[in-house]
Amino acid sequence: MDLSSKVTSELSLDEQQASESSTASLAESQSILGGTNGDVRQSLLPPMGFGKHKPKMLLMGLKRSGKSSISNVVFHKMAPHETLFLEATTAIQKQNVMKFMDFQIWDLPGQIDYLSSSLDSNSVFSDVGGIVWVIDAQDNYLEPISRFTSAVVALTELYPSIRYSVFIHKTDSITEDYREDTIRDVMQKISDELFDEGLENPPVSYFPTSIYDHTIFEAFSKVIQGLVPQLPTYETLLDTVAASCRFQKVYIFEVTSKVYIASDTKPSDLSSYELCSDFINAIMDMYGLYSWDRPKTSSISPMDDERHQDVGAQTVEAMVCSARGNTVYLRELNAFLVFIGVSKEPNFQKEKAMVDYNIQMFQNTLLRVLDRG
Ligand SMILES: Nc1nc2c(ncn2[C@@H]2O[C@H](COP(=O)(O)OP(=O)(O)OP(=O)(O)O)[C@@H](O)[C@H]2O)c(=O)[nH]1
Repeated sequence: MDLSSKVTSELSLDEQQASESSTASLAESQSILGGTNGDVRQSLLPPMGFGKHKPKMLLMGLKRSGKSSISNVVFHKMAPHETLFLEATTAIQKQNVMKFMDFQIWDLPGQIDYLSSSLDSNSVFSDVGGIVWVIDAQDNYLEPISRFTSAVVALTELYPSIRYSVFIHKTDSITEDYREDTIRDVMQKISDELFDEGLENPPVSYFPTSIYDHTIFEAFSKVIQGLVPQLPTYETLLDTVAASCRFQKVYIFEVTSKVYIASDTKPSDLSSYELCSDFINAIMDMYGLYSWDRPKTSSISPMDDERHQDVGAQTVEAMVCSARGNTVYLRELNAFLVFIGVSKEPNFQKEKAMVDYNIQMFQNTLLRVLDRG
């Protein structure tokens, strides 16, 4: 029996999918911290193992397009308005940004042409899983588009496995009417130029983004998911758990960055994302007040079911129920990842024991998948 079918047989609630999007705010909610309160970052559970997979991602684009701002806001909790004071990047900034896997982001200075023959481009582009190309949508975007398409043409031949994500950035500065047209225009121009160069189906995805709202986190989540080799397995597991526990939307979040590495396969729902990321922020803020030093028993093996159950009793668990009947349920998975789900079920609390059991099964299975790398 494979792991996903095992989890299916162990999960026991009936399938029911709520369709409305969640609108609860934390201000109107009542928080219930259950389980053992502790530091999400000091879990007893082992960090995620990604085997030999060590992805690297490049942040590219013209100068002042917003690359360093994105990396600072998403991965270093910088407030968006503080990016106004960032100085120009003059050398490649290499950052190990997410601890849940061996993953690096390189922020490339906008003024250097890394494809020029005078540079050793192999040292930059070898081992690259994905390139995020940032285009300032409030500026004249013809030159950035042509720089991007030239790069794709040059790199496709040498590094055919690289995926490209175009961030049509600073959309907050464009009026709403004009925004859709701009996004469509950028996409059209890029695909026309690539088509003219003989690339009919280039591996390019597009994301309208701004550091002043959640779009940048949503976009980065999707980009990073492209680097997670076991994504289809996680999605299958999350679909099963969402149906069985009557969650409207479920995610696996990386707690330090508000990026989710997998979700169920229902369409993206920005309001659920906002609710979950705000809840994680609140839990992380409470860490200083409620955490305790958990004994270090690093010998715990994800393969050992009985001990796992033991550890499960000591993991961080939190639930918040709003006056409007929305519930957000959070459960620590390992040192850097949490499961989080949004439910609109009025009877969710009554079924919590069953949900706890199901999530425990999900956690056990997930850790086994991670352990296989
Ligand atoms: N309105 C708006 N401004 C942004 C956004 N992202 C970045 N900026 C601004 O854009 C300017 C340039 O940002 P940087 O992050 O320094 O740009 P960069 O691409 O790293 O530039 P180089 O280091 O020269 O390559 C800053 O003033 C940021 O505040 C955004 O989403 N919206």
